[in-house]
Amino acid sequence: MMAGFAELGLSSWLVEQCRQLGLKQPTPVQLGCIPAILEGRDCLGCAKTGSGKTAAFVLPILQKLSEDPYGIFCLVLTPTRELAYQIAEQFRVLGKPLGLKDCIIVGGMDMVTQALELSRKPHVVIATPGRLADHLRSSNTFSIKKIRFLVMDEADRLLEQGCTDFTVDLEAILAAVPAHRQTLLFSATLTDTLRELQGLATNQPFFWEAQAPVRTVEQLDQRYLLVPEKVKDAYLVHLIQNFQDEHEDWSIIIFTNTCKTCQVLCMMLRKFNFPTVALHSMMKQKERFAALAKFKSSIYRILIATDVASRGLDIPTVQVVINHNTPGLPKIYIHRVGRTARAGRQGQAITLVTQYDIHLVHAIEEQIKKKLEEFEVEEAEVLQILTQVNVVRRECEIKLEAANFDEKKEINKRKQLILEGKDPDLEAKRKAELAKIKQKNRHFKEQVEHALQQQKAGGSARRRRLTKAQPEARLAPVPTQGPA
Ligand SMILES: Nc1ncnc2c1ncn2[C@@H]1O[C@H](COP(=O)(O)OP(=O)(O)OP(=O)(O)O)[C@@H](O)[C@H]1O
Repeated sequence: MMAGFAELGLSSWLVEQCRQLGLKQPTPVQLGCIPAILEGRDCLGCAKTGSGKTAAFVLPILQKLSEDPYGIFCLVLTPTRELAYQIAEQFRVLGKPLGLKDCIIVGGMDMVTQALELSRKPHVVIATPGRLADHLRSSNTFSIKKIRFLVMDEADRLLEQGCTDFTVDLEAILAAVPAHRQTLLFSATLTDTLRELQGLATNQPFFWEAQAPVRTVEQLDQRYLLVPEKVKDAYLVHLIQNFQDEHEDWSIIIFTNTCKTCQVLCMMLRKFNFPTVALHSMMKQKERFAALAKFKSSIYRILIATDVASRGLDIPTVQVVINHNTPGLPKIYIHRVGRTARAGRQGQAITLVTQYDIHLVHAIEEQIKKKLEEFEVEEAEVLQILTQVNVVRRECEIKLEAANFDEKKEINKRKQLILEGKDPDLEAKRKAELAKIKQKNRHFKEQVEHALQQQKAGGSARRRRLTKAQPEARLAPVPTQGPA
């Protein structure tokens, strides 16, 4: 008999909360991490998508909070706004008997309201790094100096320098939290950034990784479909049509590589009367939330999204993930297809592959340690709709261009900043300043590294170089705990 939640050291009220939520037995990552966190250790948890990592940190934090409640007790960082809301919900539901006060600090929402909420000392703050760093820089109405827990969900994403680079903001946040704290880091893909992460979690770190031959879940049927670029969309329409014909209750997430493709395809699928909503970063935040809500409640069956939706989102009804483009990184593939086949359910992933992307599929297969199988399609059926699909797609493209989608991006950004009480021109300046600081930090690091190398190599030049580097060190300190 496997241990239940009570055997992990959780109090009876939390065990009862789990029961009410339908969590009967702890999942392996929960079995491993909860006792270690309760013991006061830092924790790095690496487990497959949909395996219950969120509750693995929420439960022990709530227990510790109930023993010594104060605000701000815990800070959770996460890469996307939607994910912040989802995590807050878990805290709220499981922490209901505590009268838990939480606060969500994400971009695209009113800064003043957020500042007020922060000043009311919520127990738990769930934030995206950019907005929290903005608050730290601009107000002194709250402090994260005394937090007990720092959680980084999707920790590898927070540390990597992707299209949204969190490093400068993370440095600001890490400089504002106490050195004495528990740090909990979770993701389905921690290994690439393990070294940086280990620098953050130094308090008897407990490392938990699921030992499994394949890195994606067993209940996931993974297929590829080799298609010429020009007929991709006809295949997409065909796939959806077939799926709709064969299933009563269905939900699909389609991933695209750019906001524009996402928007065009959404318009196109709607023309074919598929109930589709889009989710990408060029939408206003309110529209993003609304789209996700419509999809979650199955009013709309198809969510077409960029990688803003690839990590963490937990929508049980999703049966199929379609990759409209082959992800360039295996890690992105793992997170995308992990939006289905969650918590033991079945699911299917179909990746559209053009002849130029075959090497990407090989890289994916190598990483996940599994071969993708071919998805069989009646080509004749696709050919029948080919012209129609391409004409409709072109119409949608023209319509979108007429709507100045690219220009709107800039205008929207400025509007959003004004709504948030910021001056767009000042913001641009601030961004430039930040870039400068970052550049300086990098320069400083390089100098230090260079000096260290010289030192290693020995020689008399070494002392001179080190003394030269020191004054700069005072000008642009690099927080010791900051990520590389
Ligand atoms: N012990 C449990 N028993 C049954 N279901 C569980 C249990 N723990 C969590 N779940 C459910 O499993 C689903 C997935 O959990 P969660 O979102 O935490 O996954 P995750 O590991 O964070 O995935 P990802 O890497 O995609 O973010 C949720 O709906 C959650 O309610």
